Amino acid sequence: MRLINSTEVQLEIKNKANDYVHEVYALVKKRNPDEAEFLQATREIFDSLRPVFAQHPEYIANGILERITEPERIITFRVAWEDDQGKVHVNRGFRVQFNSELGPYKGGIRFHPTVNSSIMKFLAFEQIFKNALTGQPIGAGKGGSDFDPKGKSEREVMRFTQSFMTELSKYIGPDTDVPAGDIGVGKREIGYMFGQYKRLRGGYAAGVLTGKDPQHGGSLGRKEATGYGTIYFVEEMLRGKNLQFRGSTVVVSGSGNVSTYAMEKAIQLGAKVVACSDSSGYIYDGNGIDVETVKRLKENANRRIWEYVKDHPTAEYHEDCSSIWSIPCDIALPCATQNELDEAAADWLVINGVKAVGEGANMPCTKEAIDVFQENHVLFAPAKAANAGGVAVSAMEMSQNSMRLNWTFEEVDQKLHQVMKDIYQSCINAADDFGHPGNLAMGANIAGFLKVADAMVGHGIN
Ligand SMILES: NC(=O)C1=CN([C@@H]2O[C@H](COP(=O)(O)OP(=O)(O)OC[C@H]3O[C@@H](n4cnc5c(N)ncnc54)[C@H](O)[C@@H]3O)[C@@H](O)[C@H]2O)C=CC1
Ligand SMILES: O=C(O)CCC(=O)C(=O)O
Repeated sequence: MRLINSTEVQLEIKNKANDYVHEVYALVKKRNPDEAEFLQATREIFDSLRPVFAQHPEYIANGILERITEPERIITFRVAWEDDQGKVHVNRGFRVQFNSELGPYKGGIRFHPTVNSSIMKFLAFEQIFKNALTGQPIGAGKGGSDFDPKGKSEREVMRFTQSFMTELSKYIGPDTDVPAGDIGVGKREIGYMFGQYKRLRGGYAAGVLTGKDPQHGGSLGRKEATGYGTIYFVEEMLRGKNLQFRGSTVVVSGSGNVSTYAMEKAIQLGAKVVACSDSSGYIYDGNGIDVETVKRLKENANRRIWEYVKDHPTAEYHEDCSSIWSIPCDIALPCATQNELDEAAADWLVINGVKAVGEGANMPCTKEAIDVFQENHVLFAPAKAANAGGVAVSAMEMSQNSMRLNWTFEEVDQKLHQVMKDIYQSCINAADDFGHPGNLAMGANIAGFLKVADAMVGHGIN
């Protein structure tokens, strides 16, 4: 009889883990055909988890991958509303309640014409790992509608939002599911949703939504949290390589909530932000973008970024938002939307000497773009970790609502800073522990997954 040596045993365990990942991915593909974004997000997680299954056969035995990729519940509903001319419109509403192992479903609401089942599922799926990374007691969800706020009057937005909440209100609550904002949903829409929920439920329920106006139950620091958090995370990543924001040139895509506060914090830390964009084009100013002008412009959803150049003669406007990545910079921060930075854009950034990329948006870099960064040793901060500051402060808003007290901006910002440092350290540790030192994308996926997987084992098969 031939003795099996330890290398052979290791190989067998590795093969078993790889086979498991392959088999479950094939199932996910079969069950979700045509959902490109959801498959992209699952694929990225699966690729990171191979070394985890080799060390944790109990996750295979408990069917964790099969279960974690199937939402606990998907709600779709009709949203009918009347425009200012009395014409009736119908949109589709969604809430994906993906995973509640660590707490109430938590994640934003997106109003954008591209919203569909695949986009909702990828966002809710990513939220599982991101929310786990924050260390706070929150599960994962996401919702939205294919409603386009662009070109709509204030009253049309209000009527649509009230109709949306009339249906959504049946499925959410401070201890079950707590939505917040995302693309196209800011404090105005959250305010209308909150008012409608209160009216339907016959009373005030502070903790049912986060991202509320701080004057009316919201947390100070929430609107800044995602952008500031991204910068705090990237700052840690730069520090690890003796780099810093001070003196760096930065390019940020988008000009919404995440982008503006990422720009603001980068500038506070001594960087020069030379470009930002919207879905029509980008502005470039070699002297540095004035973030206050961008904020003023974007307070009104119907104004466009090209208007910036009217008050800033040294700035240029260029159509085609995707060519923003051809501008030379040290640090690139994609903060607009999914798959906005592809392989060609990554090649441009590398040719121009980019040192670090931080994802403020959800899944803004394609897989091919990430491969380019990693092959060229560009520091890469993945979205699940880098943009977790928004949901982390949302969880702080839930705590303040429960305690019926308000923390100061400084208290919230200090807690946010610490959360982002802790997330960075968890990513570094997980990447080290599973044999991929310095790979923050793998570290984020693994560290988030371990927390949820352990809870799923503990809660039994369901
Ligand atoms: N708001 C939050 O707290 C969080 C948002 N995120 C993610 O950050 C991203 C941005 O969200 P928000 O800033 O909240 O939305 P927002 O609606 O405030 O801003 C989005 C901005 O991106 C621009 N945009 C859209 N498509 C674009 C494109 N292809 N190229 C360039 N610009 C484009 C829009 O014109 C707008 O300026 C999304 O991926 C969102 O899921 C992630 C974590 C939390
Ligand atoms: O604040 C929240 O609950 C959710 C934020 C969000 O949608 C996200 O992290 O992508």
